[in-house]
Amino acid sequence: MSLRAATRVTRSLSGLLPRWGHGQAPPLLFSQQRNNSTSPKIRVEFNPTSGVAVMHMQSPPVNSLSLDFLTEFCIGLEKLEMDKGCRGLIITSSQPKVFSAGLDILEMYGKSPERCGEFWKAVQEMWLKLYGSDMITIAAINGSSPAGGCLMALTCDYRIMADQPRYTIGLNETLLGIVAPFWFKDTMANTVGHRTTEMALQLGLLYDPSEALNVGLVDQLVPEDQILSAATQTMTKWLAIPDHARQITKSMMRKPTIDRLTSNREADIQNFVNFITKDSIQKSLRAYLEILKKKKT
Ligand SMILES: CCCCC/C=C\C/C=C\C=C\CC(=O)SCCNC(=O)CCNC(=O)[C@H](O)C(C)(C)COP(=O)(O)OP(=O)(O)OC[C@H]1O[C@@H](n2cnc3c(N)ncnc32)[C@H](O)[C@@H]1OP(=O)(O)O
Repeated sequence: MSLRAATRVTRSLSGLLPRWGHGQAPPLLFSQQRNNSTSPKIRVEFNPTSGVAVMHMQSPPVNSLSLDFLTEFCIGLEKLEMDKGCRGLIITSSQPKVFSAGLDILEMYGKSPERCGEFWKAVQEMWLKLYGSDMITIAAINGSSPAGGCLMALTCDYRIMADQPRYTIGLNETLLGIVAPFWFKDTMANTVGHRTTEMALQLGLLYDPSEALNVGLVDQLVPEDQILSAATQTMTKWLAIPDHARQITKSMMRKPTIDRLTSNREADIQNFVNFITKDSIQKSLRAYLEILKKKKT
């Protein structure tokens, strides 16, 4: 059964699920340990001659954005940002078939409000740092990239996707019974326009590469084995533009969107915590996790 079809089953399943109290974790059916490994989740290769860094996301199995992952990602990004020799960043995945599965659902399920708040702050931080980066940022999307994975790609300046029809990309939050926050929505609308975003977000659309190219969600498709060379070629074109002019232009385009979150950060965290700890939302997340597990059997 496809995930999309499986998700439809969530609704009928949810009536069968046991109830549990607000903020109280239901029985743990899922491995909560998967992302606690101490091996680095990000590998950065920096070439001082070209001034370009490649960030490889390597957090098995699907580069989900856990608190640990996001913390490591932001530290890596900050180091590159502070290095005046680094002018460009390519983000890609070392995991087969997946760029990033988006936010780690286990970080949102059965967790205390305090922990959920800490997690959301890290998600905000990742977006603020990447969307506001002075560097040229290119997403080399070599696998599926739903929800938060799509956000991460949208936050870059340019997106190249592997032309593999089984890969999908999109903000599919509504399929999980959750709502894409306003700054996810703003980032997508800034890229593909209001109408496409309105429809995609309501329907939780996941696009295959050609559809994604058609709506402007990605800028270029290439065979998977050429994704890094294509990203490097595009980077060379962008590097030819004087940094200060490009950076001021980027900031002019993105600042109003960034300011909107910056001036509402605490309220946004509170909003997220209130929303995600609701019984009904926890129930949807649980059903979704069960579907992801059952997909294999
Ligand atoms: C009104 C006020 C609004 C305020 C705002 C409030 C709330 C907003 C809240 C949240 C916003 C969230 C955005 C998100 O990013 S939610 C995450 C959405 N992600 C998904 O839906 C992706 C789900 N995964 C997949 O579709 C597939 O896994 C994928 C296509 C990525 C890969 O498929 P593949 O077949 O290769 O791998 P699987 O067998 O499915 O998975 C392997 C393994 O990984 C686990 N897993 C997958 N995705 C996640 C995830 N996102 N988080 C945690 N774990 C994940 C999966 O369960 C398998 O585990 P295991 O069986 O090996 O243990």
